[in-house]
Amino acid sequence: MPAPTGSANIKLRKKLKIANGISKDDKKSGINLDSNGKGVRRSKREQNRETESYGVSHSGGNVSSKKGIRVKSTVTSNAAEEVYEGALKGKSGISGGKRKRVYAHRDMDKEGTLEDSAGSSRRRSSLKSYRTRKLDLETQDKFSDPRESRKKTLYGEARRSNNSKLSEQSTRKMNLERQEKFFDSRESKKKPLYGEGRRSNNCELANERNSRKVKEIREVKYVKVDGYEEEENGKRKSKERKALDQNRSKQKAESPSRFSRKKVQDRKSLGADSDVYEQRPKKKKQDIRIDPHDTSNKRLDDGLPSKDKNKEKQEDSAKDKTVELSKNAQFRAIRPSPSILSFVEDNLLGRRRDIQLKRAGYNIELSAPLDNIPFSTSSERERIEEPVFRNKLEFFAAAKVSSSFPPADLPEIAFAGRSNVGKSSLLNALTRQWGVVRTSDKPGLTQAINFFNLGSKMCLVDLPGYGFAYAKEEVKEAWEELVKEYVSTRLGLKRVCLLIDTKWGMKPRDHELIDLMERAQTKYQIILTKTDTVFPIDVARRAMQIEESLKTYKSVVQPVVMISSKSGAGIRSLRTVLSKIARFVKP
Ligand SMILES: Nc1nc2c(ncn2[C@@H]2O[C@H](COP(=O)(O)OP(=O)(O)OP(=O)(O)O)[C@@H](O)[C@H]2O)c(=O)[nH]1
Ligand SMILES: [Mg+2]
Repeated sequence: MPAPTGSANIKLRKKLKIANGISKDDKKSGINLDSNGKGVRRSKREQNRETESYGVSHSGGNVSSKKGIRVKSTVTSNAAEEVYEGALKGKSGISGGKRKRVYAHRDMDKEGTLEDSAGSSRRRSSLKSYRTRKLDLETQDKFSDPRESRKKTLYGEARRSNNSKLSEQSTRKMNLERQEKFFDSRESKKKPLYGEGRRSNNCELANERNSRKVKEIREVKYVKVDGYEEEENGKRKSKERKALDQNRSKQKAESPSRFSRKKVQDRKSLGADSDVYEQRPKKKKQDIRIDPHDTSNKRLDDGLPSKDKNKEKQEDSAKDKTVELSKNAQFRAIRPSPSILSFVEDNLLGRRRDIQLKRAGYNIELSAPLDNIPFSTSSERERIEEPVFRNKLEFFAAAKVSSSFPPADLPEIAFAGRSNVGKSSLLNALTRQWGVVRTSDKPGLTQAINFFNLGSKMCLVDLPGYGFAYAKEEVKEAWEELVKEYVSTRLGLKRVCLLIDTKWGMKPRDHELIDLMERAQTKYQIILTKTDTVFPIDVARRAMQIEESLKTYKSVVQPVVMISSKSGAGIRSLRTVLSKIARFVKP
């Protein structure tokens, strides 16, 4: 049967599509649906037969699909490559009586018509496609970027067809040629050292050339030319450079000083020869002579140099040295007498450890333990204490003004000193009656003169402190004036215990009160308090210091008493001193 013409064929297929639900593409791809609706690949010959039958009779077709399923065309480039490969090998798709699947190529049959099944026509078409591909490659190679082609080789040439061996070989050769060209071009640009890792292992030629180039670069010599280091490779030195050098040599001949200055700069930057630098003439230092008799430029306080001035300077330096010695250093320089030192050690004055007190036999659980007798019972302690201080301490009067002072019936012993120095605490410690006199760690608690009777024998007076205190200035001034009036005018006052903090020593306010008492001829005795806060040696130093400072004073009663209301050290000594006053002094 003769094959139907193109237009008649299309019409027939349209009708069949409507009847069987098979698309044009399905037929193109050679896929028919079987009775189960599954796609079956069929040979070209069969397809042709079918088209023939369709052309003859509409009812005699083999296709008997019930459902109209549209199947996408499975024509791929591989189909074309199979044809292409077969053409290269000189085999036709159906030659030798063997059945070989040959599919229509999309590119070759743009009009949608099926390819002729004859072997000769297929060969022609495959050869045609091969030629067109080859031409494409050549044109690509000519116009494509060498870097792009290099990338393709580097990343495994994934795009290449596995089946086209000939084309692979040809492309390999072309790649090699392209790489050679590429590296040649890079060598010409003198950038062979970078990106070596990217080079393909296959391009041996390029590697050899690169290695040669690297060697050449390493062999570049550096030669000094007129103090400048230049890269001597012969090729790069231009005529302009030469002209510049000539100009420089001319300048050198004309102005040597300018040249030498330039040389210094160059030497700093490039580390060039030092010979030229040494030849540079050194600058002469200008001597400025000043007329010693010319006073026009002198300041008023400069004066003329003389021997008297030197003497004054020496004296000033000596004074400065003495001033430079700080008060603390002066205190450290004090050497206490052996008697004071032994007293300090015997009474365990100064900062001591509990273990030391325990070893000495004192019960540290008692308040003011050092005021007790070592290894003694309570009855023993009561027996040896001064009888005066066995009496009960009783508060009987407080005065903020002098008019409110009580009558002086008993001999009075007053306790004065700066705020927070431990006056009230000492009263408690002396009488062993803790809590009778109020104490506080805040300075300024006692703001009035408090009178305490110790039995019928003595009167103890707690004075407000002076110096820093948490109180208003007017109030402080008022009670300081009251204290001054009391110590200077009180008739029954037999002794003022002036308390001084062992740590800080005497302050100006203390000296003010001393001066006042000296003028009023009031007997006073220095009591060093809080001895437990400093080292024993410093207790002795402070006592020595104060004794020395008050040597010339008349109303002061020696010795300085060292006590600690907390530890009880020296309390018994003070008690002995004060009980003597009560015993011998008549009110
Ligand atoms: N470590 C130590 N602390 C002491 C001693 N005597 C007193 N103190 C403490 O010092 C603080 C002040 O004590 P006060 O007896 O109130 O001093 P004050 O001189 O009466 O003070 P004013 O009433 O403000 O003038 C209190 O916290 C006491 O516990 C002492 O011998 N050693
Ligand atoms: Mg007080």
